[in-house]
Amino acid sequence: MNHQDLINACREDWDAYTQHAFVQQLAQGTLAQPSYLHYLKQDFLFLKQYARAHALAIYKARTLADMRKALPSVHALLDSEIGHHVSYCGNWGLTESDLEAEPEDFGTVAYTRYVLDAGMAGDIVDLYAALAPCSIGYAEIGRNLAVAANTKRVDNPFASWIELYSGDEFQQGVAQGTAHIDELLAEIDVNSQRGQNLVHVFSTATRMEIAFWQQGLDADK
Ligand SMILES: Cc1ncc(CO)c(N)n1
Ligand SMILES: Cc1ncsc1CCO
Repeated sequence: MNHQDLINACREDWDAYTQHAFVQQLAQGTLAQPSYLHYLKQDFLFLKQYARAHALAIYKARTLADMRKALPSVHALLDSEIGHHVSYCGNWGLTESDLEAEPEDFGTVAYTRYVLDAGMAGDIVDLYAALAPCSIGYAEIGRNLAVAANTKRVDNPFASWIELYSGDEFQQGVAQGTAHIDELLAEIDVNSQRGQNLVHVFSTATRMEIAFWQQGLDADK
């Protein structure tokens, strides 16, 4: 199997994730500011836990080759992606330590601790099945928004978000990570018990992504 089999096995949830109203409002520049700010703060906290989960992949790896392949994502998360969130939130006068002191919302706790538990209880493949919806999904969303006819390109307040996730650095990082996941999945039959367990983990993380967008929208009520 490969990552596409995981996506195909939860197609409805996958589309609800990648085409969520939050994403469409971001593209059209109509997303309410309180929704965006709540999302950004929670995504900062998400990324901090998500970097820990990528670090767990180094611990869970059995070969040096797998340990080395896990490192660039840890680096990209800590030094690039989280930095972008800190600088966006700087526009609202928030510093990195303000962000670290924000309380985690329920959806943030649920998603990040689910990923960490799937990885701690399982092996490196279980861990990557839980990590994959995040990277593969945002890369797909970034590519979609970059070419969509109805994306607002002039004076869109969320243009920097679209640039980050459609940009070469993120796209290439995810392409490398996805190639690694496909290597790890290659020997596993999607219809085996093992394959179905991985589908379950991947689809649960995908449902958590839908809830994470909704958590942002709900902050404007
Ligand atoms: C919730 C979430 N999923 C995926 C990504 C992509 O890194 C992100 N920043 N946040
Ligand atoms: C930077 C980054 N963010 C989520 S995953 C990733 C590295 C590619 O897997």
